[in-house]
Amino acid sequence: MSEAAAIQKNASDEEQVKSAQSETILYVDGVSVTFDGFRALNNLSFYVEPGELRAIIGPNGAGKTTMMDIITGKTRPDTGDVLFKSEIDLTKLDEAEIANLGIGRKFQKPTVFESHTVFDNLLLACSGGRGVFQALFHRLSDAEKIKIEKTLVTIMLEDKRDEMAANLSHGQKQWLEIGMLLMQEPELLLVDEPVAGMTDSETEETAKLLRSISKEYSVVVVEHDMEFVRDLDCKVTVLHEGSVLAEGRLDHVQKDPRVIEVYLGR
Ligand SMILES: Nc1ncnc2c1ncn2[C@@H]1O[C@H](COP(=O)(O)OP(=O)(O)OP(=O)(O)O)[C@@H](O)[C@H]1O
Repeated sequence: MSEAAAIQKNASDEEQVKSAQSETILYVDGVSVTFDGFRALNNLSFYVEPGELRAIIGPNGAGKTTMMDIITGKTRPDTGDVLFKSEIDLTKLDEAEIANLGIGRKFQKPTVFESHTVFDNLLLACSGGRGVFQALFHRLSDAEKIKIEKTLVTIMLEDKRDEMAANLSHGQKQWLEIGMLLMQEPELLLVDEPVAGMTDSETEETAKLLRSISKEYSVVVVEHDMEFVRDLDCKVTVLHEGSVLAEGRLDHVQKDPRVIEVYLGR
């Protein structure tokens, strides 16, 4: 390639990278991380658009949790870029700063306040740093009331509002915790294996719930349950050995011989 052509190609590559960045809520590019000589993420790159619902699948040890840890500031990458809304460099921020930016993370195990009602759990989640006592006894603003009512409908727990969280089923606790994250109005929601341990009907309802949430927020879901991933009806990223093995609609990646070999065929 001539020098001029090489310069032009570099410029066009840079433009492509800029254009990918400018359309993303999450930009993960060339991320690697090594633990004690073991490469958990290996030049990982993927991009999530604003308002997108994305499923991340892959065999055990593929790097899914490590990827979430990198985005939320729990783990620092050795190399690579992780940008929120195209320009905020998440690798320079700590976990609290990243959460305050509007990136909510839902871990696999629900952590709700068991001895409080569903309503109060949502109230506590929007308390903005007030202590439990102050949060529960301060006068609710109309805006807060509307937000809680709207969230109760979204998470399908309207008729359980006065129920103690301890009395909810496992699936309902997961929905409540998703609701608690929604109270903080995250722009990006990361959800780790939400349907593990759920009944079939709860699993179906959860897919509907995440699809509806993704109309307002960007959502990234890590999950192993293929029926559930099918119900999400979204783009799927398959991770393997710390890199993206395949990406596209589930029907497309399910036919990929490499995906069948390392994951689905097992
Ligand atoms: N802090 C750590 N120290 C050493 N090795 C680690 C650490 N965290 C992760 N690993 C290793 O990195 C690899 C990727 O792990 P990770 O938990 O990200 O995979 P995963 O795709 O989430 O797997 P699973 O589906 O089982 O949850 C694994 O081999 C794991 O043992």
